[in-house]
Amino acid sequence: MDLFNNDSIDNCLPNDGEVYYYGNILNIEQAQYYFEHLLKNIEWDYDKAIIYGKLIVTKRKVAWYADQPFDYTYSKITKSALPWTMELLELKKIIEKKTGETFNACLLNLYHNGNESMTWHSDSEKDLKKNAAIGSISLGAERKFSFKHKTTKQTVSMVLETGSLLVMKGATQTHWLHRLPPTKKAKSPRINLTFRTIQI
Ligand SMILES: O=C(O)CCC(=O)C(=O)O
Ligand SMILES: [Fe+2]
Repeated sequence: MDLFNNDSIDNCLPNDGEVYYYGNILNIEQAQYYFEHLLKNIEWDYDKAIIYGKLIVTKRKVAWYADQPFDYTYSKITKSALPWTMELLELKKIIEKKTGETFNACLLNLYHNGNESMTWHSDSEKDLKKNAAIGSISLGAERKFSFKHKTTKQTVSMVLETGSLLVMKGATQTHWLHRLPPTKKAKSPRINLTFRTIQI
């Protein structure tokens, strides 16, 4: 018997990485509760990046929480992590139990509607532990999520439902990009939590 009950979940990627979609790990009431709580209580702020020397402020909001006030740098902007809230620790524990992985940080994204998106990228910043699992929880509006192989350009897509968990691990970030495309279908907000491991 597999302690982490993911033995029946297939790898969504055909090669060069591992992505597991667990589907709903929270029921509708739990998903609704965490969505409303996080929307209200997380210290949301616009994401800022310096791209080609210009300060870009995103429409999407973000927040960064962790075990310690780790600095996390991407697109030349450094953020210092806030201490865990009780609810974030509850969610972290749920997915650690489900996956058998551990996490020490969480990047949260708030997409107000389908106009807000995240472009092709891989989560391979140098602060992150290489090949460590990333656990991604979705709350609120259902959105499509896609992977694209860096050399073959093959794409793989799935729909991320409210209360669901997606795990990316192994060589995924080395060989695949991922994105959250914009869509006219989503009229309401979505919160995404990506639990990560900062290399200490
Ligand atoms: O919103 C999502 O589902 C993905 C977010 C993401 O890829 C990231 O924060 O690196
Ligand atoms: Fe990402």
